[in-house]
Parts: sequence; C-alpha cells; structure tokens
Amino acid sequence: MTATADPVKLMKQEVGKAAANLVKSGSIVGLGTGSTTAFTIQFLGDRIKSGELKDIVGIPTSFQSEVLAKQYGVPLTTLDAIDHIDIAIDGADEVDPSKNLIKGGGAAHTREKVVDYLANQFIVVVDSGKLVSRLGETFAVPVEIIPMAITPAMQAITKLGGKPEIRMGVKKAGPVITDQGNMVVDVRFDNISDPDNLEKTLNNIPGVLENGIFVNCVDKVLIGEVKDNKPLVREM
Ligand SMILES: O=C[C@H](O)[C@H](O)[C@H](O)COP(=O)(O)O
Repeated sequence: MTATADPVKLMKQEVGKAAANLVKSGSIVGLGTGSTTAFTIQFLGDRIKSGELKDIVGIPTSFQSEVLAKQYGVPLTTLDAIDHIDIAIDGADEVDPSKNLIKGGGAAHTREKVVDYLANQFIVVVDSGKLVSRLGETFAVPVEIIPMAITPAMQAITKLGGKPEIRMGVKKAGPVITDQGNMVVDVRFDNISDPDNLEKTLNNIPGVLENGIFVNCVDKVLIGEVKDNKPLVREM
C-alpha cells in the first residue's frame, strides 16, 4: 500500500481484510455485496488458499458476490442447505450513531436483508465517509418494487413525504433491474426521525418488496480510516 493510492480504496481494503480475519474455520458466512465486501471475499479466498481457513461456506447476497466467491475460491451454499449463518459481513451506504443503516447502493438490499438478519453475528464494513448523524443525510432510501406496481407504489411513497426517483442503468438503457427482476426507486426524505417506523411503513405499501433501511440488527461496525497516509480500522 503506497501513500499515493486512493485513500477511500485503501480504507475499504483495510476494513475488508479486518472483517475477513474475524471468520473462523468451520463457519457459514454471509457474503455481502459492494466494493468493500469485494475485498473481504478476496481476503477470505487468500486465507483459504494459504490453508489458514478451513471448511467455510459462503451464502452470497447477490450475483456479484456469487461471481467474486467463485473467482477467489470461496465455496458456496444456499439457504435451503443450512440451518444457521455464523457471521455475515456486509457494507453500507450510511451508518448512524445507533448502528442503523441505509443499504442498497448496489440494489442488493433485499437479499442482503435476508442473509444479514439470519446471521448470529452481523459485521458491517465501511469507510469513514459513510458515518452520518442521522439516516438520509447524504443517501436516498432504496426501495425495491415489483414492476407492475411501480406507479401506485411511487404515488404512495410521495404521500408519505418522500421524493422517489426510478434508478436508471449505467451503460444500459432504461431502469436498473435487480437480481430478482424488479425495479429500484431511490427515495429522498427531508428528515428520517424514526427509521424503524419508516422501514415498516415503506414495506407495507403493496408492491414494495423490501427497502434499504436496516434497524437494530448490527453487532459491530468496522470503520476504515486513513491517518498520516496510513489506513487503520476502528470499531463501533
Ligand atoms: O446493494 C448494495 C449494498 O447494500 C452495499 O453493501 C452498499 O451499497 C455499500 O457498497 P460499497 O461497499 O460499494 O460502498
């Protein structure tokens, strides 16, 4: 790691590695989605290759994490084949002081919520730029909606005071389509004072599959920082 490297990438790399080092042999591991957990999956693969980590299986939270696990040699299984998850490691787009999260920047929050909530231990890995004093400060809330319900669901979200915008593809014409074949609406709220209530209210709208607010589910947040050009990791 050199002083000239991108500091955000350095933070993600360091925190991703720290999380991979928490995994013990024999564990069933939830594999999160995004650019930070990509490092975790890579380092898990390194530990497996060196013989330090044995008999682990991963549960991917997206097509992306499935592809990365195969690339780095992390064996995979499915939720049908196991009865628990020992540890899940996942990224986040925002983390508040109570360890509540906004997730779904990669449109993977539905599968992530299934896997992360099942885990006995849920570890979040972020760079320090993700810390906020209140959810919604910098990031909109991603909401996955089945395509036939997109118009009434967006109207219902607007009535709640949200400003919904359909997420559009990059290098693809038209909207982002999730791993489940649905659409994602990014919703700005002026003030999210009760994330617990907003999470439930959004999920009650007919046609909404899941939203990216994660409340009271995180055991530990590992935060990557750079001080004097050196990456370090602290815990919350
Ligand atoms: O849908 C994607 C996920 O919730 C990611 O974990 C989240 O967007 C953070 O991604 P990154 O580590 O790339 O910032």
